[in-house]
Amino acid sequence: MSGLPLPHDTNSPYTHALPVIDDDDAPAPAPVEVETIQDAEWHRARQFSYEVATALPSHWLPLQEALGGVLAEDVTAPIPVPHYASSAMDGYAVAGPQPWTVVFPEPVETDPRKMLTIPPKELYRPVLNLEPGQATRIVTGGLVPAGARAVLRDEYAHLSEEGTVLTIAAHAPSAEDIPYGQNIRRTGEEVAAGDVILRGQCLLNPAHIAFAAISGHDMLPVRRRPRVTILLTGSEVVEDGIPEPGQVRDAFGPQLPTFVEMLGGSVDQLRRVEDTAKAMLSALTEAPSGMASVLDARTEVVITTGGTGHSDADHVRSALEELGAVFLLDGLAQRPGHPTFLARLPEDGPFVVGLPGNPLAAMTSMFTVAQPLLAKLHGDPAPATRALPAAEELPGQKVTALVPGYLQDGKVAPRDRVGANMLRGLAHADVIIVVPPGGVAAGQDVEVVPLPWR
Ligand SMILES: Nc1nc2c(c(=O)[nH]1)N[C@H]1C(S)=C(S)[C@@H](COP(=O)(O)OP(=O)(O)OC[C@H]3O[C@@H](n4cnc5c(N)ncnc54)[C@H](O)[C@@H]3O)O[C@H]1N2
Ligand code: MOO
Repeated sequence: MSGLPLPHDTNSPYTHALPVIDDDDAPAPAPVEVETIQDAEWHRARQFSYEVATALPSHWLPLQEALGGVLAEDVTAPIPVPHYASSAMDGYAVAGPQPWTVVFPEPVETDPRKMLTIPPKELYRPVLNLEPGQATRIVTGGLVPAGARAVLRDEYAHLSEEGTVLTIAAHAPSAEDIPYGQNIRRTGEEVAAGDVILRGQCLLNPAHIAFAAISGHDMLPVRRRPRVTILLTGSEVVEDGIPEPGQVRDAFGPQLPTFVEMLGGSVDQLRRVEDTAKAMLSALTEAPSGMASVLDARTEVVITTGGTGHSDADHVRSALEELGAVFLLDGLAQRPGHPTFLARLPEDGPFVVGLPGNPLAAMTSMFTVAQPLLAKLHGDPAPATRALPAAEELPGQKVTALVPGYLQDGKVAPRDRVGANMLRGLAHADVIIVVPPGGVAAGQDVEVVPLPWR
């Protein structure tokens, strides 16, 4: 998390259901009424959360920042690799057949007093050309002079006593001759200029970055992670130690930023907000010292936790309404996580994912709404589910039940202790089982959501 102020983005990449006014003189079109989807069915909510957003444009990042990102497009080599013929060994570059007369780099200056003014590295003119019958000293990686046919490595080199005549040592594998090109790394032998060196959509790893660097790249085009601000509510929530009765330990602060990163987002800020509408309103609109406000920080997604209810203590909805947010999804036909919502702040503002305070409810709703939304903004495919046979009968509920499950001999079984407020089942789960309202018989296939950390 950077916490740094960010410049205002005037070039928002979203498509939006609200009118976009791009000409100051044009009459403002009538606002488009956005119909809120109430209590959306689980699949519909997940698909909607993907389709409502547009992938952010990619950006160019310096190599070390690109590491870990997704490459946005194919990258080609601007130069051949190696870009000059170089020696693979310490030894002698040789031209023509042996014996060879050793030629030495010439000093650029012979007047001793002038020589003193020249940096040692620049004192000699490198040998750039060899005639047949000549040889010159070369180190690994050194520029092979034109005319050289091979590099005779030190171990197989024999010098005359005066050090001016070079021959192949008697113990060399072939004392008569040295094969053409031996110990020379040819120009372009690894990569020709214009070759595709990295394929778009790959996850950039250390080897990719090293390869891009030796190919001459400083920056790479990377798919941009959506910027996320997390606002945690709950006056009863404490951050450390053993909670007193009436208090709860914060289940979200320590993991939600990394969870969001696993789903393709990048968390800019995490803040705690008091349980009042005023506090939520100012968290969204005012800038804490040294930081940009949520609305100015080019945040693309705000995730709130808690306060999704309609009671007097739940102020997230009312603060958003006051800011003119459009509610796209209001409530989900799923258990747990029913009060979850997806809203959008006006003028192509950030999406707001409202997660319930109950920890398992919040975690399951991350997969329903936040995962597809972040995937789309990051340019990833829609998150997929798998089908697995149920190890036992899974009774249906009124709405889709999201149940932490574990794998057992290729089948999936539900964990127990999976109440909306509980985390024990999820902590020991491999997947989340999507139990349809009709339930699933033992042995029948059931849909499961893979967990990104498994
Ligand atoms: N009269 C009704 N009560 C409730 C309803 C309802 O329909 N009518 N719905 C229940 C359901 S379902 C859920 S889910 C929750 C939604 O709660 P909120 O989103 O408003 O969240 P809070 O009330 O703030 O907190 C609920 C619960 O979660 C705990 N919490 C909150 N933040 C954290 C945190 N960071 N770490 C751990 N636990 C947290 C909080 O202490 C509460 O126990 O409402 C039900 N009630
Ligand atoms: O819908 Mo609530 O999220 O079951 O606890």
